[in-house]
Amino acid sequence: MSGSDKTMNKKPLLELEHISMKFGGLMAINDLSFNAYEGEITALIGPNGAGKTTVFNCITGFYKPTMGMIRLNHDDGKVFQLEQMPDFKITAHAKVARTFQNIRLFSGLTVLENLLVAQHNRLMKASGFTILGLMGIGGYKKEASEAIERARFWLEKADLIDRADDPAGDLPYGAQRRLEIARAMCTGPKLLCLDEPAAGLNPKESLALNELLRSIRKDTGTSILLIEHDMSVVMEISDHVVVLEYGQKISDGTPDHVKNDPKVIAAYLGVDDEEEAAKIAGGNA
Ligand SMILES: Nc1ncnc2c1ncn2[C@@H]1O[C@H](COP(=O)(O)OP(=O)(O)OP(=O)(O)O)[C@@H](O)[C@H]1O
Repeated sequence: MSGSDKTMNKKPLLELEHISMKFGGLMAINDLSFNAYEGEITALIGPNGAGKTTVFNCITGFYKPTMGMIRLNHDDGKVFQLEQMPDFKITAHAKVARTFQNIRLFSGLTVLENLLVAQHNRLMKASGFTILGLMGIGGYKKEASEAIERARFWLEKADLIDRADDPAGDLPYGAQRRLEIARAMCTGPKLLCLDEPAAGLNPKESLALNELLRSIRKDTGTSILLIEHDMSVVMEISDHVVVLEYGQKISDGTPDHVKNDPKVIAAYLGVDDEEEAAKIAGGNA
């Protein structure tokens, strides 16, 4: 049974249908369709320039795809057509959070402050956007104490509680990566998109990242879409892997299915001949 067969009966949280993205004469994504399922970790992999970040940018509203449809299905029945929504609504209403290839923290703010700033929208809404609201009339106080509790929860999960009062910029690189993920989780996302979270991590930091992502899946049920070049991370934690090459999908299924797919091996090793790749796959199985 292929990985795609196994996922047939699951509920898709995210559905991409026939997405294309053209930059001038360059077709960065070409008629791409895939699903990411509820409560799963889906990895999007492929050689450099395959179109992975462009897919993220289309999902999160930074780019509008030239063609195609991106649908997000919440479990309460709400459906969001992401390709028709501005990016701030994709974050606030569809509840899609993301991290970037380059770390984007407020390095002069403390670790805790970074997590509170992430909850600014929720706090302002609770204040009713009025001075009286900010002074504690209405739901602001309750929301503020919940925001601190949420931040504390994610500091524990990300193993950063001892560094809560330190400037974010003083943290080691791997801890900054975990802080970015904790910050995204403080917004209560349904879908968390992580762009190369393991890039530049040492083996110990990489293990800590795997642990954090597994615990997000287990304890919150948040679905994760992950771009990653580190195959040890991909194969270890993903439920489902989608492989791109030159903007097109060349494989889709479980890590085992994809790992042994001659097309994937050919793409990664630069082998043109699929028969040759199949021989390598045979040795790999
Ligand atoms: N804004 C843009 N304008 C023009 N071309 C772009 C733009 N963004 C991406 N591209 C091109 O689209 C193609 C796909 O790029 P993309 O960054 O999505 O690939 P990737 O798979 O994420 O690569 P990497 O693994 O190196 O990050 C590349 O040829 C890239 O140069």
